[in-house]
Amino acid sequence: MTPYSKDFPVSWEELHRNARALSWRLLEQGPWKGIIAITRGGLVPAAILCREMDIRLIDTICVVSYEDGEKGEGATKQGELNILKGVEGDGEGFILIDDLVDTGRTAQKVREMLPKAHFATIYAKPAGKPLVDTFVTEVSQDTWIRFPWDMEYTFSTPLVNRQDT
Ligand SMILES: O=P(O)(O)OC[C@H]1O[C@H](OP(=O)(O)OP(=O)(O)O)[C@H](O)[C@@H]1O
Ligand SMILES: Nc1nc2[nH]cnc2c(=O)[nH]1
Ligand SMILES: [Mg+2]
Repeated sequence: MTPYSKDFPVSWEELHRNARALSWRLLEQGPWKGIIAITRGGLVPAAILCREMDIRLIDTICVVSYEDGEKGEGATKQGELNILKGVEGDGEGFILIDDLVDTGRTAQKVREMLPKAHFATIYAKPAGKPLVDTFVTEVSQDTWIRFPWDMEYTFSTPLVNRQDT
C-alpha cells in the first residue's frame, strides 16, 4: 500500500519563489565554489540557484532509483540506488541540491559520497529532514509532492461531482 494519502501540487511560480528563498539562505552561508545537482529533480532548482547566486560552476551527480521488481542497466540489486555519474572530491565548498528529501535514501547515499558538501533541498519530509543542511518547506510524510515539470493543465471535475470525495 502506498504511504502517500495527500497530494501537494506545486506551480512553477511557487517553485520559483521557494528556490529564491533557498538562494537567500544559502547566500548568507557562502562563499560557494559551485553547485552539484542531483539528477534529475535537482536540475531545475540548481538552475534557479546558480542564476540568483551568480554561480557558474555546475556539476551533476546522476542517480537512478529502481523500485523493487524493476530492473535497469547497471542495477546490481533490486531496490538499489545506481550512480551513473559521480563527482570527484569530498564536496567541500559545494552546494549539493535536490528538489526534496523523502525517506532520506538518496540523501544518505550522496552524503556518503560527498561528506563535506552542503546538502540543500526545497522540500523536506520528517524522515529525511535530519540529513538536510538547509531546506525551505516541510511537508508531512504522507504527502506526495507533484512538481510542475511532471504536470500539465487539464480539466478539473467540480468537487460536487467527484465520486471519491
Ligand atoms: O528521500 P528519497 O526517498 O530517496 O526520495 C527523494 C528522491 O526521490 C526523487 O527522485 P527520483 O528517484 O524519483 O528520481 P528523479 O529525480 O530522476 O525524478 C527526488 O527527486 C529525490 O531525489
Ligand atoms: N515527485 C515526487 N517524487 C518523490 N520521490 C520521493 N518522494 C516524492 C514526492 O513526494 N514527489
Ligand atoms: Mg531525484
